[in-house]
Amino acid sequence: METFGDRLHRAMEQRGPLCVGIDPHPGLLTRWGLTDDVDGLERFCRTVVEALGDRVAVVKPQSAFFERFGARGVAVLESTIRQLRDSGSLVLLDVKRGDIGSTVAAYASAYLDPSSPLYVDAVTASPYLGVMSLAPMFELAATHGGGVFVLALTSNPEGAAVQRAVGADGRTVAQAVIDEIAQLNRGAQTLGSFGLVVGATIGDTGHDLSAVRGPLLAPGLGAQGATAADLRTVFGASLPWVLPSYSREVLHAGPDVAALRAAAQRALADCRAALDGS
Ligand SMILES: O=c1ccn([C@@H]2O[C@H](COP(=O)(O)O)[C@@H](O)[C@H]2O)c(=O)[nH]1
Repeated sequence: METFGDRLHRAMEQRGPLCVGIDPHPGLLTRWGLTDDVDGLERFCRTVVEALGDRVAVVKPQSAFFERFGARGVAVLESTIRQLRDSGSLVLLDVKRGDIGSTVAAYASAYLDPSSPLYVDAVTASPYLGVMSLAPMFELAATHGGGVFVLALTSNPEGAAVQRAVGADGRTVAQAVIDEIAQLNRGAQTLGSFGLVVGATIGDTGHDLSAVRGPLLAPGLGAQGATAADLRTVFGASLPWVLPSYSREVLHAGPDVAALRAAAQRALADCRAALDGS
């Protein structure tokens, strides 16, 4: 069985290191001339799939923007996931789940069991009930070739107070998360299947990412103010593992399909220039 890390490595080689988020903000639906309802949501997603599904390595639907429409919104998420998989991009569902282990097992079956309607290649997860409370996700991902991206150093300014707090062993909370994920990726050949979320906005925090051997999802580019050049400061020697992620910056170019493609192409070129300059 091919692992998520292997599939991601190949997708990044073939399509370039870029993740584009599907974040149908109410303001974006209006800007695209769509109604802020399930019909608008569906049209928005169909356009993004048509524009980017066959050319971007990873597409990251943000679950919150679907959940806000209830069951019908989740049905759009389901069909968007299916369309993305058919178009060849990997699907990373940004859902940031975390709970006690027995409940995490249910989240794992919801997203990482191939028989689930919401089955995706990888999910984001929150480690704040303890990294190993996420073990059922790690185990199901390993069984079915899925991936899990765990929050480490998030792009929002509020994250630092929790994530950079120092524990009894002298490590920050974030470094403890980083070290646990590095353990899970031990022995990975190309790229491990367990990744971290590290915001492109955070500057040089002195955290050691060198042993992770897994993908480093970098949100915060564009709308949150970080530029591709910031990736060099944040990631240093770990740049080869970085998967830059843009949502609004690219989506603002819609609804024209060619304009969306051009925006994604520009984002990829900027990131390549920053990543390859290492
Ligand atoms: O630290 C994090 C973790 C996740 N996100 C998510 O990424 C996108 C960012 O959207 P932009 O429009 O590119 O700002 C969004 O879905 C966030 O929930 C993050 O920003 N930071």
